[in-house]
Amino acid sequence: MTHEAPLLDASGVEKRFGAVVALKAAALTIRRGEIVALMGANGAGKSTFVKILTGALRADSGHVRIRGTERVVGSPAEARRSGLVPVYQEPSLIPDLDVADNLRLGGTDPAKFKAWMAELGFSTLDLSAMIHSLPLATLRIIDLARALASEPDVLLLDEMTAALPTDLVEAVLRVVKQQAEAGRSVIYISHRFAEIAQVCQRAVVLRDGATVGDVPIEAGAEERIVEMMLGEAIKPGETAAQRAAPAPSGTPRLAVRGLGATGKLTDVSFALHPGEVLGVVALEGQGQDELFEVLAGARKPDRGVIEVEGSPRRFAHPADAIAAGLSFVPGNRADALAMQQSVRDNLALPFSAHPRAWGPIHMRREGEIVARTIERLQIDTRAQGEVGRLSGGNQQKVTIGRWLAHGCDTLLLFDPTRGIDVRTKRQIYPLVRELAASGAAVLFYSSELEEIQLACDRCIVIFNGRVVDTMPASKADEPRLMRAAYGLTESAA
Ligand SMILES: Nc1ncnc2c1ncn2[C@@H]1O[C@H](COP(=O)(O)OP(=O)(O)OP(=O)(O)O)[C@@H](O)[C@H]1O
Repeated sequence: MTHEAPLLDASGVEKRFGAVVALKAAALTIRRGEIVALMGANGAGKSTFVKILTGALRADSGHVRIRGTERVVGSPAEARRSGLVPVYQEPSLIPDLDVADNLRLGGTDPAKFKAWMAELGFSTLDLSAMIHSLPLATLRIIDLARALASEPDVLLLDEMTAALPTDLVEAVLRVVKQQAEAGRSVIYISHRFAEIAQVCQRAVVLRDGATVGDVPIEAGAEERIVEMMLGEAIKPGETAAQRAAPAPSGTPRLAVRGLGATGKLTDVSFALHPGEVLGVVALEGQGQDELFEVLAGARKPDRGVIEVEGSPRRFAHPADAIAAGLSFVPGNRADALAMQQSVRDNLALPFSAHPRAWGPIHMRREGEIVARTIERLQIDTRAQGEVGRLSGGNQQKVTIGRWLAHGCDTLLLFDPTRGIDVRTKRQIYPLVRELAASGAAVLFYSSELEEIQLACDRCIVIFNGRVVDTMPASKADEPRLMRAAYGLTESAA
């Protein structure tokens, strides 16, 4: 038992944004060597709390004690000097500079940064690479390595793993544990309980801006925490084994044969029929980013064929893919949202792409559908005037809600539930299934393996740019998916 003062002890923290009460009684204590989860539904106030603790925002009131001394953390630099270093939910890197310049701007020691990148499995990262050319997962790892290079006493990770495939999640969890073994502390925000169970000793639970629990992580904790977070228990989701699989026949909506593109995509083939949800599983950098970019018209393939409804198509521009009925939800929500526009305008975007449908009746129908989507996805609209002011999970709901509202022929979903809380995820899977049941074809890349059984009919596994396995979702348990994703399978599609 130690009598040392906690490294960080915050209580009674309040924060308003105009009429929005983001925090009303947030509290959290962390001691040396502890890993503490900070949990809560989308919009509960987790990111706001982290920003206050790390000097990016000022609290309206409350107490923050660092090593026993009351402090006002006035700026990020001050937080850093006190040993509190965050990795925020969105990459904090300047897109038009290269990695080295970003390091220089933040005063990061390149040698320490490189050592952490190597530890996280990125020993060959080119420091002259432009940030905008790197995939989201790599940017998250750069953010983490940069934070680790400053040797923080308390590392605050805000959904660090949400955009990461399984292999990188493992690397992050290993590093988090090492921090605690070295006597440092970590505040770990995630919607993935499996990760929390692996590394955290306890969870602080926020609900509607107030800390409502501080729970040890032990058997049975998950249900208790979910109930505290939501005020209710949630039903388990329906899995592929529990529902009838569609029997695809006739011309596929989308057929891809021998597709390759400069970079990591070498040879991908599959057929996707109306009414079907086809999962895509891959570890980091196996060609999945390139596959979706090619299908969305954002990257040119250098071999292979794409057919839509049986006719070969070439997409020179995203507009060509959209004209062919392919709607893309990118992994990086910043690429999908008009951040300064309202929730309603963002949800209604596909309607305004069809100006012939304008008129009073369509306007009313549009309004009804948008309102229904907000309700079905429980989008927190307290800051609805500007999407950029919503919490991360609520922004993500808008990116997919847009297509769920409007309907579409072929939907390309790239990790659509990133950062979405457990209850909303369980609401999104049936909505994707409904969309398919109404005739849409859905391609669904997920970095969370359990989603394949919850949302898909079949799945393909990509390794080294090729499809190495294909299976019905009912057989896609995690061990089989992992074996295939690491290339340990002989069968090919
Ligand atoms: N700059 C801002 N202006 C107005 N409202 C804001 C602003 N920043 C956050 N909010 C609001 O504060 C509330 C809490 O948001 P916060 O991002 O802290 O939630 P969160 O728990 O991190 O959610 P998520 O799990 O979705 O990331 C939300 O209602 C959000 O819309």
